[in-house]
Amino acid sequence: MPAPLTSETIRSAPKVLLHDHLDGGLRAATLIDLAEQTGYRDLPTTDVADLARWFSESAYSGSLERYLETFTHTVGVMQTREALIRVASECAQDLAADGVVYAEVRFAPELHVEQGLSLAETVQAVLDGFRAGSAVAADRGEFIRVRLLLTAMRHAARSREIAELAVQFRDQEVAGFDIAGAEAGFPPTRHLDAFEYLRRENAHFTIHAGEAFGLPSIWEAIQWCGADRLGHGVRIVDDISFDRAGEPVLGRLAQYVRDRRIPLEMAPTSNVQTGAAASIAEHPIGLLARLQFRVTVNTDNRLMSGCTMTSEMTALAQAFDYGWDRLQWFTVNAMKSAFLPFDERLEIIETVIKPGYRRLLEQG
Ligand SMILES: O=c1[nH]cnc2c1ncn2[C@@H]1O[C@H](CO)[C@@H](O)[C@H]1O
Ligand SMILES: [Zn+2]
Repeated sequence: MPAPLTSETIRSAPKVLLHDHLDGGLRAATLIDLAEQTGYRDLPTTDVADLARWFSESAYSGSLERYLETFTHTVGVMQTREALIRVASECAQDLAADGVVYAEVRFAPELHVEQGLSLAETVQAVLDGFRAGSAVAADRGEFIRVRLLLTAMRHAARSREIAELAVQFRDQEVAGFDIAGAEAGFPPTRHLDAFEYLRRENAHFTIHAGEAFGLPSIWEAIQWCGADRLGHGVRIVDDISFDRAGEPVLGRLAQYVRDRRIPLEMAPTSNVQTGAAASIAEHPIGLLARLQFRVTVNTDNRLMSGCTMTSEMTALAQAFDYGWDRLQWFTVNAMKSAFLPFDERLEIIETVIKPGYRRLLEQG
């Protein structure tokens, strides 16, 4: 008899996370501590529960631009080596405790240089924090591998520099590159130079696209920029219609995305908060999974969305009546899509993910 799907059993299942922002995943208590230590005075409240609530309420804004305003506070306290190490270490520990066995966490170095750190120093601090946090988790018997993605902000003009930094650190657990920030008005082709450079360097990158803007953004990300994966990509459903019999009909771009197995890094709660989806039950992930797009499940911002990998998977299981087979499928999809060498991906699938789900299927 398979184990029942509850928060507890889903927590114990191996999970893979490809899209998580370091500055969107602080513990509320840590944010308050760091604000005190670094002299940051602008927090809306210094009560842990109130602050956590303030973030998730503010994030339910229906607009990406307003959703992003809350990052002022997290970025505001992440300006020293010590703060970055602590946040990164706790991130690795929290993900491991959530049953995440492999994670790619991203942050934007250019946002953390206000108090004199160099771009490279911010990266080094975060990597040191991940190593420390993974070691603490391992001592508790929780094993996690964490890789870093470097993000450039799409409204700024430092993407080429950040791309070079990603290549410089590629042998030290930096697995790839990304662009994030407001999407409307900032098409990915603004950063073509960075993407062309990365392709020449045989480096991997993902692009936030199809979250707050539609198909043109996805098309540019794939066909002009050559993205390996899409951050969210929710709006790809705009290229899927239904015939009179109710059968889905894929447009050329949707077909291309599915044919090429382009991974979609979807984050259900975040997508509802920014208005990219109406509700979890109406989230395009249901249709896209049914049509066998390479869909993955992600947290995006654990603090702002008040979520974990466990809560996102649990919410999907409830909304779409998913069983272990579907949760394993999401997890294997994510592992296949990771920016880790092929042999390492395969090893995690065969030695960690499949045995983990087999145990849950055979339990009871
Ligand atoms: O869902 C998102 N869409 C676009 N940008 C985002 C999202 N979540 C976070 N960031 C942006 O990425 C920066 C680096 O981590 C954050 O500071 C935030 O501005
Ligand atoms: Zn994101």
